[in-house]
Amino acid sequence: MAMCSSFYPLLHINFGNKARLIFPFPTKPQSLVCFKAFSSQADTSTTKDDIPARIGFLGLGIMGSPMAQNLLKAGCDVTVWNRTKSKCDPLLSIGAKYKASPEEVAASCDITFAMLADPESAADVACGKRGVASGMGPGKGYVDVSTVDGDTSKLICQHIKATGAQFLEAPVSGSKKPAEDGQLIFLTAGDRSLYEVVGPLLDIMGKSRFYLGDVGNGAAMKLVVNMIMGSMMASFSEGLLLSEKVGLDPSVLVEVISQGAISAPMYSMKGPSMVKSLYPTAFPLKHQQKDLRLALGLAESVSQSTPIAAAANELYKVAKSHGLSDDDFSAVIEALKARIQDKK
Ligand SMILES: NC(=O)C1=CN([C@@H]2O[C@H](COP(=O)(O)OP(=O)(O)OC[C@H]3O[C@@H](n4cnc5c(N)ncnc54)[C@H](OP(=O)(O)O)[C@@H]3O)[C@@H](O)[C@H]2O)C=CC1
Ligand SMILES: O=CCCC(=O)O
Repeated sequence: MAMCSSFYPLLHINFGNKARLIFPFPTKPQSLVCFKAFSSQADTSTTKDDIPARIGFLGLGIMGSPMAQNLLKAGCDVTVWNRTKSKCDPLLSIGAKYKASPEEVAASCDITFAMLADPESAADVACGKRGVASGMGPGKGYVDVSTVDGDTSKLICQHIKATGAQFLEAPVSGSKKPAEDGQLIFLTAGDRSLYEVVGPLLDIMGKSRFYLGDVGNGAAMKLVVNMIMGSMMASFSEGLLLSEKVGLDPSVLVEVISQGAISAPMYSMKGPSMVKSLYPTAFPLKHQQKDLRLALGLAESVSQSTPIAAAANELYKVAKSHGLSDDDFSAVIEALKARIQDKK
């Protein structure tokens, strides 16, 4: 693996019992896919000499906090920033450093990650006043793992690259628990050499990584995946309510689904709490609606018909209007109930 050891000071990293197998194989002419599997074998492909030393992490929400924590636990030197400073405290207590702005984080680190809410916050943190771009320069890299649209990602890329630094978009599949367990799936695109440099860091936070070529492809892949997920959850919600209305036990429906061709971990994980009208937040409903909105924009840009996703998006908008934005996205079922309890 080509590493920029001359650019990046080195650090000892604890990979625990994770081992990585990388199989690069072409899917499209411009793209390579790298798949990583874990086993209890010794790590064969990553050495401590591969790891950039000073890591920045911006955005310590549901996803960013556990991701940064995993880097710290692995022995990385991590500097954090979050708009709401108090969210930095748990990480500072386990050894993270703090800087007062994205600019200062980027200036003091070799590689800076960002996990931000939406296109607006991702662009502002990267390109705004005291933003990442102001602290970037040659030999540095910026990895945006937020879920945004391709245009936003390209805008951020332009600002970063104008400083001489490198850029990688790397949105993730997987939610709160996979983030805690270091089991995320990275959908990356952008500077291939930065992808190689940060590979060992992605492997600390995730279980697999895909390199998809030009900036925008990672964002597009993520939006297509979440478009499908949002529609699946809306359809599942309809099924749960219909089963109950016709006198069936929705818990039994969850069990039946789990044994058949349409089984999905999402249904088995979320179904039991949905039956009890409980929606502990792993993936906030407002972010799922944002992703449907962005996916519909993507579809519009290529005149692709997406009526199911459009209908699902409307349902999430109704759920938001009833004050469910910060609940888990499975709370979309509430939008289908006859008399919704308005949480506002
Ligand atoms: N939760 C999940 O299951 C998954 C989420 N994602 C995506 O990851 C991203 C983060 O998600 P998640 O962690 O759940 O979201 P949270 O809402 O928990 O965290 C959002 C983060 O963005 C910050 N932020 C929001 N607005 C601004 C702003 N204007 N300026 C600076 N910072 C801002 C928040 O700061 P503050 O603390 O100050 O509010 C917080 O750090 C989203 O793009 C989401 O779609 C991807 C995969 C799974
Ligand atoms: O963007 C959120 C994705 C959640 C998941 O993949 O479970």
